[in-house]
Amino acid sequence: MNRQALVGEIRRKQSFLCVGLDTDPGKLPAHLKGKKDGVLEFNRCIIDATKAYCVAYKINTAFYEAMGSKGWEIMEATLDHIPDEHFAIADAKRGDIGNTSHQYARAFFKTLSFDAITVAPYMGADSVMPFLEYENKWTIVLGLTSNPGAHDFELQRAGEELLYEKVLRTVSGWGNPGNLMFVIGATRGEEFENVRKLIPEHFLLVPGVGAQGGSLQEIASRAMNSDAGLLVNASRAILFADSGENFAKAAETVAQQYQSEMAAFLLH
Ligand SMILES: O=c1ccn([C@@H]2O[C@H](COP(=O)(O)O)[C@@H](O)[C@H]2O)c(=O)[nH]1
Repeated sequence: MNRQALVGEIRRKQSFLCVGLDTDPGKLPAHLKGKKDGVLEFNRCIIDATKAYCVAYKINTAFYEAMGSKGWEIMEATLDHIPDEHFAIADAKRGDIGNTSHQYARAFFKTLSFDAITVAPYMGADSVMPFLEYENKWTIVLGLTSNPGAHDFELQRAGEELLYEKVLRTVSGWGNPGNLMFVIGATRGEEFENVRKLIPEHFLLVPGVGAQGGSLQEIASRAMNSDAGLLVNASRAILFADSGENFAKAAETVAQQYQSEMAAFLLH
């Protein structure tokens, strides 16, 4: 999906919500737990219930890889169920020496038809470039993450700047705002204005609202650009809004609440 199509969907839906499909089999409602294909049934119900209110889905591959080969099949079937107009993100956090990154890019962009993949920048340009070679595909590089460990490296000084600032400044030169996004955690509200000074045009994938306590209001007021420029992800807050048979209705209600808050910002 190219930038024009993504922005078009954001305007049409009045939403920049990304629903995270972090489906922990241990948290399935009782009637699906232990059932053959329970995870897939759960994912399909969540997608059907939320698709009117979001523009993207993010599959965190860890939850599927942990199930072995069956998990990979569930991930593929879940991806097939995501409607074409939705932006599909593989949250796989890959990146390796060049020839290995080429294989990761092929796995997620060709063998599977994800629109985007998350990539760790630690190994440098040759580990990121192979992902950027694909037309109409996106590389989403970890910039400033939502977890406490962001203080260990990302928020440490690297000469005159912070390490995450160096990452944004350097990596933004490897691609362009049409094929490169950055992960900036919603728990880093105070840094968003600074992020926008460094990368005014790029889309930001923002995890950390809901279960991690980040504020949608704070992010939207500080970091939207003329194309919205944000994909705000919520996983557990939507998936597990209700632990019983009404899980899909509850997920729909939460997604709709996020969408209406986002619509108010998009009108400004
Ligand atoms: O900095 C980061 C990078 C990635 N994530 C991922 O986003 C979701 C968040 O899930 P919630 O349940 O909404 O907290 C999850 O897949 C993380 O692995 C992140 O949280 N922070």
